[in-house]
Amino acid sequence: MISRLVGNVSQKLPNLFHRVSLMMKPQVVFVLGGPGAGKGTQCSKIVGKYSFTHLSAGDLLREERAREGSEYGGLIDTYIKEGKIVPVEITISLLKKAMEDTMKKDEQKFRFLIDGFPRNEDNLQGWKKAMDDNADVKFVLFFDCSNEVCINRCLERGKNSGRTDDNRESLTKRIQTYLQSTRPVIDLYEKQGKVRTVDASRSVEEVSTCSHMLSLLLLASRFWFKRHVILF
Ligand SMILES: Cc1cn([C@H]2C[C@H](O)[C@@H](COP(=O)(O)OP(=O)(O)OP(=O)(O)O)O2)c(=O)[nH]c1=O
Ligand SMILES: Nc1nc2c(ncn2[C@@H]2O[C@H](COP(=O)(O)OP(=O)(O)O)[C@@H](O)[C@H]2O)c(=O)[nH]1
Ligand SMILES: [Mg+2]
Repeated sequence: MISRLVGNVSQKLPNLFHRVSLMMKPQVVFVLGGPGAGKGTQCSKIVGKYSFTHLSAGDLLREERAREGSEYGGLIDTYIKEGKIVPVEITISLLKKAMEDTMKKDEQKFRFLIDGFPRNEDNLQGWKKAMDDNADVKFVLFFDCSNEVCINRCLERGKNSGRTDDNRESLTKRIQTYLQSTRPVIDLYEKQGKVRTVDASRSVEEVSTCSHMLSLLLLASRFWFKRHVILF
């Protein structure tokens, strides 16, 4: 209806409206927690139950690293092996494109779980600058468990994951990066009352059936409605 209206008007006033288009406004949940806290595992389960699309910033970076002809592949590789945070412009452009592609294919897919992002203050500022007008961050789902649990899970995952950073040396750095850089981001959202904490130290089944988490997501999938942004 709105797009038909804008379409009609833009036909009549081509000079004024020739660059107007409508885009769905993504509704976003940031999913945060230490390495191995279970973000990826639990997001996959949530997607099976509720109308969310799961975007893992880490997976998008790894795909870009593997993409033939990628101008950022080498840089991403170095950062990931070092357990460091990739420059935010790269991560945001991948996230933005993934959201746009998803919504282009299906208008109803405007709810996103963004897993593992924002990782630090720089990520947060980058998001605010590029995305604040284009997406609504509804809350942060925080998977909380001890560093020891995180390390043990990643070492176990490393036996089959083939990931270059699931080894003790990279993990020590990743935990440090998490504590120094990501925890402050979670604290910032906490001050805004936007953090929903889940005890992630339990079994996969127990975490995925946690009623607190399920009721939040159920409400989100029923009561977050489509919104549009008008792009000029
Ligand atoms: C999500 C994200 C990851 N990275 C890099 C650093 C991470 O060590 C690496 C893998 O990310 P993830 O795939 O998110 O790793 P993970 O799911 O095991 O969780 P974590 O570190 O919490 O391990 O990619 C960035 O540089 N920027 C980002 O926004
Ligand atoms: N006990 C337990 N293990 C989990 C849970 N979620 C994931 N795992 C295991 O921990 C490892 C890391 O999980 P993953 O989802 O990749 O964590 P991420 O790094 O936060 O994305 C995997 O090998 C999972 O099998 C959970 O809720 N409880
Ligand atoms: Mg993950």
